[in-house]
Amino acid sequence: MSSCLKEVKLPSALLLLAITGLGVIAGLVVWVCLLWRRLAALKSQTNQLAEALDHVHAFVYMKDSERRYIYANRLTLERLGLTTKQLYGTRATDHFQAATAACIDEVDKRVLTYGESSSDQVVYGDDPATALVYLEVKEPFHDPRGRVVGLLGISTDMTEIRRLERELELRSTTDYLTGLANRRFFDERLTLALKHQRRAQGPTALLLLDIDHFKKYNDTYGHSAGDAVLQAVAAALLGAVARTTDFVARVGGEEFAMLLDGTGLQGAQQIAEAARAGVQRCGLLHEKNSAQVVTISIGIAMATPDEDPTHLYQKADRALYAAKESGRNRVCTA
Ligand SMILES: Nc1nc2c(ncn2[C@@H]2O[C@H](COP(=O)(O)OP(=O)(O)OP(=O)(O)O)[C@@H](O)[C@H]2O)c(=O)[nH]1
Repeated sequence: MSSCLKEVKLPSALLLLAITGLGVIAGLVVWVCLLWRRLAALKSQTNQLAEALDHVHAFVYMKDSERRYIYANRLTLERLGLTTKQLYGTRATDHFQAATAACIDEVDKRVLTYGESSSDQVVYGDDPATALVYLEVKEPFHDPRGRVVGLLGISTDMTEIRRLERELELRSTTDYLTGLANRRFFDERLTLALKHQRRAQGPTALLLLDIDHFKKYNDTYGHSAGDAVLQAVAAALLGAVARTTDFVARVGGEEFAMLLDGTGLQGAQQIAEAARAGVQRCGLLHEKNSAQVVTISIGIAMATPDEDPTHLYQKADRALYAAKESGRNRVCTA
């Protein structure tokens, strides 16, 4: 009876074992399948991300904690002229000039050591004409325990934008014909100089200079010849000032101004006379002017303490008017 029972129990135990084994195997297969699907999904996401980053018009790269490249998008690889295989595992020093690499390394070390984000405008090269300007944003990334294990960098080439900004700034402050400062820029400088004068208590002189009978000149010799006179007068005025703080501008059609910061009345009169004589010496023929050559009239005004720019300008303008009224080609002081 008992042996009969044993005979029955053994196969059922084996069966149970077999079923359990099959269950485990089936479970494992399902688990592997799920894992496989998740890995495939992850891989596809990674590929999509890499594909997207390849279309970004910026240099995107990742480095490990030893500052070795572990990823670079297509633009970065193209700029460096390398394949992923050639780039990965290398450092900035392997690809950039010493000064540039030092600059890159300095920021990378800061990000990796202190876990700080950085956003810097970096200029590569000493010559402003050929230097490259980048906006470089670098972010540290961490492992699950919060340790910095690398950085993600995005560098955008700002060279052209900065060049356009400089050009725009130059255009907004410069007179296109003479290359001197324009009225807007001059007014800014005048306001600043008067503020500075209040603090420093030094003298400030304003000179207004106007070409004599310029309308007649244009009518006689033509507008282009008139333009050339404006350029010649601008050069003569620049020749009359010596200090780097002296500021010359074209503030109207045929009207110029000089701001002489830190110059007293006597010095201002000397410079005004040098400017007047300098223009006359150019010898630009002007048959309708009594001197027979192009000349200028000049009005000088000295700033009083707490002088207002508009008031100072009006004083210099009145002095200029007096110079015109008293015969032109002369200097009058307010
Ligand atoms: N060629 C040229 N002429 C200009 C320019 N801007 C202004 N002018 C001329 O400058 C002349 C100024 O004439 P007015 O203000 O009557 O002065 P003026 O003839 O010099 O007479 P006074 O100042 O009294 O000696 C005008 O004929 C303007 O057309 C410019 O950019 N180029």
